[in-house]
Amino acid sequence: MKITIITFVTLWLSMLAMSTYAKNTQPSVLRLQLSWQHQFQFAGYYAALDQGFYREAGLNIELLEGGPGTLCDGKMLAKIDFCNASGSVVKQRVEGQPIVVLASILQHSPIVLITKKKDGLFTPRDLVGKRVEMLLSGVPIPEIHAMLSNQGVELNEIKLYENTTNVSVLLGDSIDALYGFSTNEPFQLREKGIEYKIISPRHYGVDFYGDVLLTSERLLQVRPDQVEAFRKASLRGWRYAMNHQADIVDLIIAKYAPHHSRRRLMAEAKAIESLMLPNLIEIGHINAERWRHTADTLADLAIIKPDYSLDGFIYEPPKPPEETSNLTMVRVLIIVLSFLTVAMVALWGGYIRLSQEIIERRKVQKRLRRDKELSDKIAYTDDLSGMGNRRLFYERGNDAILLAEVDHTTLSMVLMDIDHFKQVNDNYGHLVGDQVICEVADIILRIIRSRDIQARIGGEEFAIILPETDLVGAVELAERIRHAVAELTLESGEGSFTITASFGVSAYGGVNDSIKQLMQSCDEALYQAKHQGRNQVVSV
Ligand SMILES: Nc1nc2c(ncn2[C@@H]2O[C@H](COP(=O)(O)OP(=O)(O)OP(=O)(O)O)[C@@H](O)[C@H]2O)c(=O)[nH]1
Repeated sequence: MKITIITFVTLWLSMLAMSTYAKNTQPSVLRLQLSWQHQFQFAGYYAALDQGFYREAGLNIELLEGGPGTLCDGKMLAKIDFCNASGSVVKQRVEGQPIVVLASILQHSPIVLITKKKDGLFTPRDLVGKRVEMLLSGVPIPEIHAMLSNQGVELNEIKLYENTTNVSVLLGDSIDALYGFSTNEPFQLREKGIEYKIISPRHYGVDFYGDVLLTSERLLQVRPDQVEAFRKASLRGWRYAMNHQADIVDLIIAKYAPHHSRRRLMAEAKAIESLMLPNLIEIGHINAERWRHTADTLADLAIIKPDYSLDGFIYEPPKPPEETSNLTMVRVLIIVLSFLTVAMVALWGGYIRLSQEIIERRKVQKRLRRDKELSDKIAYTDDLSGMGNRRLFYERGNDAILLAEVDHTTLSMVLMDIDHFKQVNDNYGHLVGDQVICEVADIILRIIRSRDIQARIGGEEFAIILPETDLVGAVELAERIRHAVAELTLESGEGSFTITASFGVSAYGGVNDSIKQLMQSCDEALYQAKHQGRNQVVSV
């Protein structure tokens, strides 16, 4: 009996100890305050949560949605562990707030001014005497302020209004320009059918960082490992999000913002990509010079004092492991080796079976990947010419137009049609006709750049979208294709023959503000080229 009681008490005590241990090892919650309502702007953090990157890093992260009035500063970071803000947050640091920037997520700021196209307000100088929504809690938005100042416009020359975060005000007559994000408002305006113009600080020499990730000096002091783990897992989340944009859009709709449409979030994703530049710059990269430049801009505007200091503002990740002492390395090595030996002995039994399963699974995954690649290829390719098809042209073309709009870059379209193609078929037969289509496709693919979007969109009709190309450049390219086609010698059973082609060219902008409208303009130009005798390029 005595033994039973002792055994029971021992068991109970060990269970209690185990549960206390479990409680202690459960990571405490760290909170990230988002600056706005759920949308693609925070894609990296959703991805890090959903993909388990935070969990793998031993973190328990909670995301807090933001909204009007959310302000990421020292006061917030006294209560919340992390938050995201715009590049002008450097002002708060210079004023003495103990905040630290962990990563620069958007390399360029999305902040812009938006006007109605019909009002003809296209530059900062046009805003003199106008009503502009550019105050946040009574303070002018620094980037807009700097842009106006660069253009010699004083704040007292403008009627300043508090930001309402509602693009519909542009519909009425109460305001002439409002502040917005190039990642959000242009899409909303297009959906409402409002024609608008963007006045971007970037075009007037003001280039602040967009979203940056912040923490407090206090958290960095007491939990440096967790801060570093959070930074790394968040950036891993961002890399994942930018490589799987459509999946993250689905996740946002399913979990965070069911009221947003897929179209809206995809448009935002593309706009975010154009400000983040993940293919050019390592995500999160911080350039100290750019922060200094931002601070100088604010000092020029007398927003901050000229003798500012940025010491301690930019986070320095811990030194890489190779710089730790040799003794530590040896200790780590011994622990790892001991662990590996124990693990290998324990796992040896199941090893063979497991590796066979892995090989099998890899084979199946490879097959599925190949099948998927193949079906994607089929869905977007014209099987005769190997060029893209209509579907590819319209889907990728829409994205390209969106980027041109957000980035304020040029874009043009070329529409091309082989002349008297019916005669080729009639004289030499359909097989030779097919051969001609393939030869012309080869010429186009040889002459255009890899980022141009090309497709055979009809029988003997081809279309090309040329990003970052103006009308002159597009006409030049069309002429090169026209010459190459005219120089082509084709063979048939009845001897050789030549062909020509006609071209219609048009550029994005003005009435040509959609792929449909661009296509219509190109079509009109092509019709004119045919009408004027064929074998020529006409632009409108
Ligand atoms: N071989 C072949 N012919 C095709 C294909 N698709 C369409 N066609 C033919 O292309 C011809 C197009 O003729 P039309 O639209 O009258 O134009 P056209 O003879 O080129 O005359 P213009 O465009 O006015 O210079 C038709 O005879 C179609 O049958 C294809 O994939 N292969």
